[in-house]
Amino acid sequence: MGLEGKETSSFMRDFLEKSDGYGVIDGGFATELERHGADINDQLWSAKCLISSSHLVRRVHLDYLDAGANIILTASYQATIQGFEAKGFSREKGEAMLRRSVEIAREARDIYYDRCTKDSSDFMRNEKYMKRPILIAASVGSYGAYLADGSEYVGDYGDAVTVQTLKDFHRERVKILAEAGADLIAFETIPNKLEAQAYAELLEEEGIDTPAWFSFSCKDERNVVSGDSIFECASVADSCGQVVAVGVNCTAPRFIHGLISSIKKATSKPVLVYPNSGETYIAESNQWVKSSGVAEDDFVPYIGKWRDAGASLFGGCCRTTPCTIRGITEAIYGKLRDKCT
Ligand SMILES: C[S+](C)CC[C@H](N)C(=O)O
Ligand SMILES: N[C@@H](CCS)C(=O)O
Ligand SMILES: [Zn+2]
Repeated sequence: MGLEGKETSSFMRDFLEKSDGYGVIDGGFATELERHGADINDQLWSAKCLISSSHLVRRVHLDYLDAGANIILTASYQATIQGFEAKGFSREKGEAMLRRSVEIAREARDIYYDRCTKDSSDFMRNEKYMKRPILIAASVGSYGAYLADGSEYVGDYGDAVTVQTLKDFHRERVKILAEAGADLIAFETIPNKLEAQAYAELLEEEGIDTPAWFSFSCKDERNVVSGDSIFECASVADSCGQVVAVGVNCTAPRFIHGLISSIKKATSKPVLVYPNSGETYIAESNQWVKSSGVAEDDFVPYIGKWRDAGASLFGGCCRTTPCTIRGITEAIYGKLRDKCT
């Protein structure tokens, strides 16, 4: 139940209208895969599961739909043709796995709607939400994600990497995901302005009409991780016709409020926020550690404040779980029927 056929410019506003003004994005995808036993200590990270664990990928999508998400992101964050080729897969097989990431999410949505029709006992009280529109967002992680060294939290690609390098790197993958039947493309964890410019030019050059969102990883209340200002980055997103929402993800909860204010100054497009737990990622060991000197509480109690600051779409990124998303759903739409365990 996507919103096919809508004009790009009104796509997100139409969706939000049908969802009582707000959207609930899913939570940490890789985090939940690991909770189900997946080993993703790999150059492909969560995309490794596209090779042989599609059942787990589908399961995670269903976990988040059950928690109330109405936008789910595909397992393609670190799925790149170049990454699959480095693992010995043919180009065709790599392309097929990209398409498969969208297919699995669509399967999960079909299963979810089917279950809602047959048995409402485990779902929300209000029938309207059981039939809510659900969007599939094809995740596109940054070039830094492909590097598999935590570069998406640094954003310094060196002088040799230009807008052209980045466009060439992402081009085929973005075209494949756009044609695979996703409702939108989620450019996420963008670490610098250069990559945002590359995405904007790529969407324009290829005439991609699938709506997109740009979401940045930030290091404080004003700057993305590279040091570029969020205002400038959000302005790039604002100028791109295909972009239907702008925001931040995989960023510590304590910076979110300030970031929303800065983004609102750059754009009137809907603002999305899906923070991580506030921990720090250590790429060498694929582990998360507590950030020194700061206490990060569960951010669900701040959802109301972030909504008042002007954000419309809320979810979680790394180290958040279906419990987090259930909390967000309840903060926005009221109590769910069953409890989170
Ligand atoms: C969003 S980060 C935790 C993803 C993993 C990273 N690109 C790596 O491969 O180490
Ligand atoms: N959609 C990805 C983002 C990683 S920063 C995930 O949740 O794993
Ligand atoms: Zn993340």
